[in-house]
Amino acid sequence: MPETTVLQAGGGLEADGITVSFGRHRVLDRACLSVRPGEVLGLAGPSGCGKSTLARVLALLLKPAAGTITLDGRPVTGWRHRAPQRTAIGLIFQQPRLAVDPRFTLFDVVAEPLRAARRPLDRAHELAEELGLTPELFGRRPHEVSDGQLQRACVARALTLEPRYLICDEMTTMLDASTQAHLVGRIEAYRERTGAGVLAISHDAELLHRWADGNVRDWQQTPAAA
Ligand SMILES: Nc1ncnc2c1ncn2[C@@H]1O[C@H](COP(=O)(O)OP(=O)(O)OP(=O)(O)O)[C@@H](O)[C@H]1O
Repeated sequence: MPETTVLQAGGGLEADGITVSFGRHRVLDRACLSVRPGEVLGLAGPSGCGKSTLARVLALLLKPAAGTITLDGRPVTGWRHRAPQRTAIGLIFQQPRLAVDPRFTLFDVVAEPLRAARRPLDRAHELAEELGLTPELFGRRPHEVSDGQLQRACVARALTLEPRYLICDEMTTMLDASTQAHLVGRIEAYRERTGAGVLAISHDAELLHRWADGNVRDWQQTPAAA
């Protein structure tokens, strides 16, 4: 995979001292992680160690009990009513069927962030084409398309507002090798064009090492901050 291209001084999506508990189960204990602009950082670790939980905190979807998220030098605030910085971070989930409204067409899925931001919808068509979604597929609903086709729409949706950071949480699990290569290729093209930072989470060690060019952290071996 190509080398990192763009670096901005002081930039990055940084988690510092993040603590999250569900009931009595402490899933993250003062966890620290940072993704630099232009970088692909791979995140590995056994099932249940908290990778997706950290992804949701980094995407500003889950407020931690303690710790801070800093986005390009600015601490995130306003968790209660959705942090204003949220659109700077795109998240692609493992299971696209859980990530979309089943009543939406694929066009609605891709256009949703543009509508919410009151932006022109042309970009949705461009991205659909780039992701290999035909106009015919665009009119179908999630139950009328394959997982791979739906995940293409979710990747397009994550790119519509040109996020500065992308979090791909097991994005290609359960997809065939050619769809996996296509989606990773699209995200790499986006990263090279924009200098976005990418956090790639996967159980597939080979994919992670190839995609992140060896820049992989094993969460199990990541000590909590002192
Ligand atoms: N909303 C929730 N309520 C209660 N427990 C949760 C919740 N979300 C996650 N957990 C628990 O937190 C732990 C970490 O889950 P998480 O999904 O972050 O792990 P993971 O490392 O991403 O696992 P996997 O690799 O299997 O996706 C698990 O024990 C899980 O059951």
